[in-house]
Amino acid sequence: MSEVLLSARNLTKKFGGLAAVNDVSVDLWRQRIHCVIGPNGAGKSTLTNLLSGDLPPTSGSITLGAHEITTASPEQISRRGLGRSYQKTNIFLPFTVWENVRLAAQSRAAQQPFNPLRWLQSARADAAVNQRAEQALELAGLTARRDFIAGAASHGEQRQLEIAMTLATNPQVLLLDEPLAGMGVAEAERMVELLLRLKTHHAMMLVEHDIDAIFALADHLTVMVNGTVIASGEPAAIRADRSVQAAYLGEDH
Ligand SMILES: Nc1ncnc2c1ncn2[C@@H]1O[C@H](COP(=O)(O)OP(=O)(O)OP(=O)(O)O)[C@@H](O)[C@H]1O
Repeated sequence: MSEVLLSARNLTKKFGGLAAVNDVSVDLWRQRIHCVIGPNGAGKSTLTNLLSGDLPPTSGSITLGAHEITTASPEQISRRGLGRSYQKTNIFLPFTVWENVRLAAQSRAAQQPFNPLRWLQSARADAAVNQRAEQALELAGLTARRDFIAGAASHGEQRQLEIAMTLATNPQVLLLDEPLAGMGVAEAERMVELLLRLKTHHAMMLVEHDIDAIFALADHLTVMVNGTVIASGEPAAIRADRSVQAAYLGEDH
């Protein structure tokens, strides 16, 4: 069994009287993809928001590596090594692909304290930022597109760019919200290949609706309905689970 990098225990998030997430526990392991599926309104986005710190849980706890992050801010959680892609909203469309990734890497650069040799430190910091951005670009398969204007890139390339920007913040854990949304067959295949490549270095949680991609990618599958986990385990076992078939997968799967 590989290392657990993120562990959430008994998370509940209430909006008034509605428990959008109800007593949910999730582990994310290095080199494993944990897919979360469920019908609209199941609580998948809310769960993602709890793990990234974008929403505080009503109860429960979250640890990232050795650190308790239950009440930490998104910025603190990001600096502790959790990367979350925000669908397109973070892309600066008039800038090039490279400039976008460079900016994301820059956002993680250490603040420099005052120092008379600051120019030297800045040069070193710049080199580190550039290196991180180059690595992210390459890992996301965008090196050949570096000088494209982001707004002119294809839908699939923009989704790759979101992932590259997330990678540039140097995360160990990745939370990806519907990375295949709106993609054609060829783009989706490329994205599946990219996600499998990323798995070799990261722990990943994927919220996705594309059932074929889910079964191609998932090492672990959690099914949510109405805020609650109705099944969690090996994909083959989940596929065979009658209650999951009835609630979500349908008879075809
Ligand atoms: N900020 C909020 N205030 C009140 N209710 C909310 C809020 N965010 C989500 N909800 C409710 O919580 C429930 C879970 O929503 P959530 O968006 O997490 O589901 P989801 O599984 O991600 O759905 P989808 O697949 O459609 O994105 C829904 O009933 C939704 O209306």
